[in-house]
Amino acid sequence: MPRAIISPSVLASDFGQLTAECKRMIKGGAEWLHMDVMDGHFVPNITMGAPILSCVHKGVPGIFMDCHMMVAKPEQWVDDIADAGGSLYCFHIEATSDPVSLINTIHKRNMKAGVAISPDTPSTAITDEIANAADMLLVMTVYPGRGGQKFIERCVPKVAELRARFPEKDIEVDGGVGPNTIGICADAGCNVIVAGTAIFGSENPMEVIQRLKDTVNAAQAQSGAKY
Ligand SMILES: O=C(CO)[C@@H](O)[C@H](O)COP(=O)(O)O
Repeated sequence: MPRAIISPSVLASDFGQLTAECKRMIKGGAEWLHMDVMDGHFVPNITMGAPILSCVHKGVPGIFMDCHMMVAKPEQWVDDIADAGGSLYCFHIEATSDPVSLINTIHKRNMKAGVAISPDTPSTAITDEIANAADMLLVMTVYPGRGGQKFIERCVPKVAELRARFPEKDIEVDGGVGPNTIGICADAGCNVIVAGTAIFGSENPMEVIQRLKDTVNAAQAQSGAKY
């Protein structure tokens, strides 16, 4: 089942607009909110933390918040994000020495666990043990740190490698994804699509959301996908 999910942190300078836009996109066909949490250490940028996530959660009741933790100490924020209403806690494998324990901690707080890899990290960093414990794998198609960057095509084979190893797992792509780049991601086997600029910069965001989902649906139908 493909999921088009929106990345509203590009609107974080206007909180009222952020919540209103999230509601509009969810009504318009997006399934999840992808919340980019950046701490100024793992990446140079700082975005938002648990207090803002909590506000969004209250402002968009029942929403599934996919929290992408671009933080140097992912172990530190599990409780705060769970208390703020996080649904999925996705940490970077580059930031922890014990991913499986972290996944277990996340599960104990009733969140799903995601494992992200940055562009220079090979797909083999996600071992079978890690992938089997996780609920979702995230292949970054830009260097983490900000929206609006150019899609890095050389990351796409990692999606295909992970899909071959884990035919049923949710595999998310994030960074520079839009109508012009979704095709190769879909063919490689992604089923969770994050898009910020492509949606919020469009005059017709709903059409973009639909196009992203249709592209993944078509690729799944063609490949007889199990995901
Ligand atoms: O995590 C990140 C970047 O660090 C992404 O979630 C981007 O924020 C998505 O925005 P676009 O690349 O689609 O503009």
